[in-house]
Amino acid sequence: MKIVHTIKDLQAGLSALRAQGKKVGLVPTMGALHAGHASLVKRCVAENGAAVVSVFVNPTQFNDKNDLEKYPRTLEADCALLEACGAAFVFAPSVAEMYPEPDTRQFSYAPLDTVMEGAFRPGHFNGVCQIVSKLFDAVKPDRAYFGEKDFQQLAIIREMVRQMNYPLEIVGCPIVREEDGLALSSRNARLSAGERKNALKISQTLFESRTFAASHTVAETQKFVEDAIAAAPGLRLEYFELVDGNTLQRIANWEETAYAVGCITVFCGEVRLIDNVKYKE
Ligand SMILES: Nc1ncnc2c1ncn2[C@@H]1O[C@H](COP(=O)(O)OP(=O)(O)OP(=O)(O)O)[C@@H](O)[C@H]1O
Ligand SMILES: CC(C)(CO)[C@@H](O)C(=O)[O-]
Ligand code: BAL
Repeated sequence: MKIVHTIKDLQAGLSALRAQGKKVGLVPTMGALHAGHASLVKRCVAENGAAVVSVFVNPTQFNDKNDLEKYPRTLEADCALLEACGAAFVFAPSVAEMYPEPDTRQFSYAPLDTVMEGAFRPGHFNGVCQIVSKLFDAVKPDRAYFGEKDFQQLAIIREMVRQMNYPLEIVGCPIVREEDGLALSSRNARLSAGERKNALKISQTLFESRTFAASHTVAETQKFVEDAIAAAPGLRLEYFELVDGNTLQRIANWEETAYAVGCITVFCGEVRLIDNVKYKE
């Protein structure tokens, strides 16, 4: 496995691989890697001749300075995990390497990017599209891997690829959870032991709401989740939305879609956690 910090070094290494006829897969990450990332990387290694994993805490997608500053950075441990997963390249650029000048490009995929995370983190998806498009341009991957934990991000990246005609396949990967159900997230590292216990109520509520939904309306299911999180110690609901999994627009009843997803964002202390479940697929 090679660790490279510049686009030039990365492209030199990739040319050598492509000369051997290998396909290249890309897994974009912000580091502080866990088993969720490992599942994406292992799949990428298995489905392509070589896997590039980018590790870059992208400043343009953070609307909250405190969140950016506190974001965990663990490159050495990340490289050990990536080596064990069989990655060919770790691409860990500096901010100056990715943004030699301010990126003034505007990406807008309304209405996909104006709801949920887009509404609560203004500019977030513009920043995500800026960095992901730069990574696609630098790596020119055959396939790129994204987790369904960031459900809205996956939908927006699929739309960006469609509109910009990137010649690559986007592969969405299922959410990896702790044994007790909590969705793995780099931000979990910031939870105290007490907060970690409180956070469990998020996935528990989502799973219970799936059973509840089988015999209740969309509005009742919405209320079920809102009430459960409101009653849970140490949690503050930012939003819970029951949406069509393709359009990300709210649904009013179960019959109107064959693909219903519930997306949630909850503050557990200061830490903002996201999760989602599918009700119909
Ligand atoms: N539990 C998980 N299961 C599957 N994929 C995941 C999981 N957690 C993160 N990913 C995916 O890994 C990629 C990189 O995510 P990222 O580096 O932001 O990690 P993260 O754990 O989502 O961190 P955080 O949400 O705290 O920023 C994204 O495509 C994301 O969806
Ligand atoms: C896709 C991504 C690596 C872009 O910085 C980030 O948004 C993430 O980790 O999900
Ligand atoms: N996992 C999405 C990256 C972010 O929260 O900024």
